[in-house]
Amino acid sequence: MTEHLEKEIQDAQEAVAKQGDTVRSLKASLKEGKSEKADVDAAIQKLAELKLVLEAKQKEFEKATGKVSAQSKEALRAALAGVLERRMFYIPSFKIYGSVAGFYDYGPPGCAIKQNMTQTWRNHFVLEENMLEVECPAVTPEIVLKASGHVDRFTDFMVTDAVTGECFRADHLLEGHLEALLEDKKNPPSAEKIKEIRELLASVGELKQDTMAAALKEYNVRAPGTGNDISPPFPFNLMFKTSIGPKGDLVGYLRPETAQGIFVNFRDLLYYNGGKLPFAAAQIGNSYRNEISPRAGLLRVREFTQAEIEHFVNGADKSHPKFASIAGLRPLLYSRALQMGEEKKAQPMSLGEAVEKGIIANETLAYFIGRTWLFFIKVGINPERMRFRQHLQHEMAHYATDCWDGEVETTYGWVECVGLADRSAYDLKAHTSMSKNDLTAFEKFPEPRMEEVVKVVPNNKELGAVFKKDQKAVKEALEALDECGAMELKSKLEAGETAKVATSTGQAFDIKPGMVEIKKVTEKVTGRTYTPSVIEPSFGIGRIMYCMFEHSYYTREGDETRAVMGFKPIVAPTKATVFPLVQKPALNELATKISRDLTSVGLSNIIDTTGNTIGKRYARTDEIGVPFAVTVDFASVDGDGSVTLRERDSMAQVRVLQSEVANVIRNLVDDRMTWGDVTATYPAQKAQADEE
Ligand SMILES: Nc1ncnc2c1ncn2[C@@H]1O[C@H](COP(=O)(O)OP(=O)(O)OP(=O)(O)O)[C@@H](O)[C@H]1O
Repeated sequence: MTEHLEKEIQDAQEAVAKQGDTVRSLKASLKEGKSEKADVDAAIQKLAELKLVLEAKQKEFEKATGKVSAQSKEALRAALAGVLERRMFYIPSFKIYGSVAGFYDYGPPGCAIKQNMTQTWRNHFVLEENMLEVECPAVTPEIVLKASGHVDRFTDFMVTDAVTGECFRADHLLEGHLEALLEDKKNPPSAEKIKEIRELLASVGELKQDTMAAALKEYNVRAPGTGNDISPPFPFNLMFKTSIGPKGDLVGYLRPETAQGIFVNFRDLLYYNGGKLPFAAAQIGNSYRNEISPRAGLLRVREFTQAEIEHFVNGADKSHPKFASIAGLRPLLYSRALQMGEEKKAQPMSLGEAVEKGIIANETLAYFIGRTWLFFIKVGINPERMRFRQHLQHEMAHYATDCWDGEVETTYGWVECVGLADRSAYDLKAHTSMSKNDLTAFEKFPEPRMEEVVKVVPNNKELGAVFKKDQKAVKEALEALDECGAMELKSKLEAGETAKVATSTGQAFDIKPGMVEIKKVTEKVTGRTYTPSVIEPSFGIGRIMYCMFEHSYYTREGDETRAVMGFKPIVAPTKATVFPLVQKPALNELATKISRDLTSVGLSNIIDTTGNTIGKRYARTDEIGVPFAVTVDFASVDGDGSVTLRERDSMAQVRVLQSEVANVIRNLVDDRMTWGDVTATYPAQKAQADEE
């Protein structure tokens, strides 16, 4: 239905581009004296009219579809980038040396927001769930990342421009190319081709080196910008390698995720927790990925802050004691069936129903989806522009049970900001096997049971005679065998074969028949040993911040130049500004006192005595998203001692006693009070004459 509009937008764009060329060439010939100024002016006027037509069409499109057109997206992004850079939310690092892609510095408001965001995360998750927080080094020895699989498999396919050598991520290039083909209005692909492209698009992330090479070739994908040939794809490991110590013989990497620090501490954390499961550990810290083509500001960078949770649970029981508290929530669930077209329309569904119907694998995973949704809303993400997308079967690692990405809609499309995965017992098993340390837990049965168990009884005399000083290590290795390992050994020995057994230091010994007896006996057991499963929510703080910036940005009605960052008070970098209405010592003094009161209740604030008009001062603080402003006037000093308190988004103002104002703002920031409560309690104040 909106196709004709899209076509009209495309035509209007072409007309604008053509007229732009005309203006440029007329200006050039004017310089050479070959055209008249009046012709240039007329062409500029025509260009302005064509731009208005384009804008009107875009608005019509947005109204009809509820979507922001590509051009408006670019305009919004550019306007927002202007505010973010001008107000130093974040800027490219090492700017005076020309910057390095993928690194950003946070300036004062950026730092404050990041701090508020991570503190809110800590309160929402760590505090609420009594999680065990840890802080581990970023420099990680190779063996840890070998065990986790990162050394061998943390790769992306890369291609290079055959002429310039510029590097690109092969999957991104292919995706971009295929999407452009689907959107090509001039040469629309056939229905059959569309189907083929869609299928390929759905599996881009899973292509192997040869199938990726074939797809790039088949679709004649070329280097962006230059149109040059590209190299065949080759794997590129995203980890930054380094060496540890002066001799440089211990290989290390900057961690690509914070999670491994938690896994390697599992045994101590379990002990700290009194041996009880389930429990969750959390870590906030920087991770490093040498991304092939960093882009889109904070969305894909090479150093970023992650906040990760590892919730350890008995794989046989993934229920959650607090599930009922989120079961009624209805975040948008973009299930596998919906993505595969098996279901046509999203059925609004509560998380409780989703677990009941088996759409979400278990209560614990759903619990974290619900809590994550509440966190995103708390920090200012528009819930209508957020969804949880289930991984397709082929996107998941073989060991994973179920994975959902929390995605936020931005001008860059849907952006993954958090990954929630049920990773089964994979990670702890991998570290158990590499470190030869026991990373298991013990489940005590409510009542002892009679069970058939496998008993490993080493023959001490025989072991002593053969292994001498190693006897103890071999005995321990035999006794540490799990049921599977013991039965495997038994069948080899019974067949008269020699079998190898490894000790905790990795030394292997040959075990021969007669050295050990392995038997099944029925005995009273009080519990069992198992490797816990892990459910992992993994958040990228920078990505959430950027999405929150987009969702918070707006301009004042009727004035496109007046930008406002509508931050939620909890994340706002500065909670209040204090203005004396005019420059008078008595007013300045009171403003300073109020500023001190605000500081004493832990509220960041700015006192502005620049003497600018109130309107100008509000405009400046709107741009950094200050939610509340306190204005001190003569009545504050000589009259009833009240001050004006103004709320940023509604611009409504009330009179509050100066002795109360700090606590009122504290309550507003902590969500103990709404602005509605304030307007119902305190008398309204008319806006200052020169305000807007
Ligand atoms: N290069 C990056 N820049 C910024 N944030 C990132 C980056 N890579 C990952 N993150 C953040 O860390 C979170 C967890 O990391 P995870 O390994 O699941 O990401 P990923 O699936 O590899 O991301 P992507 O597919 O976008 O590269 C992501 O949801 C995201 O918020």
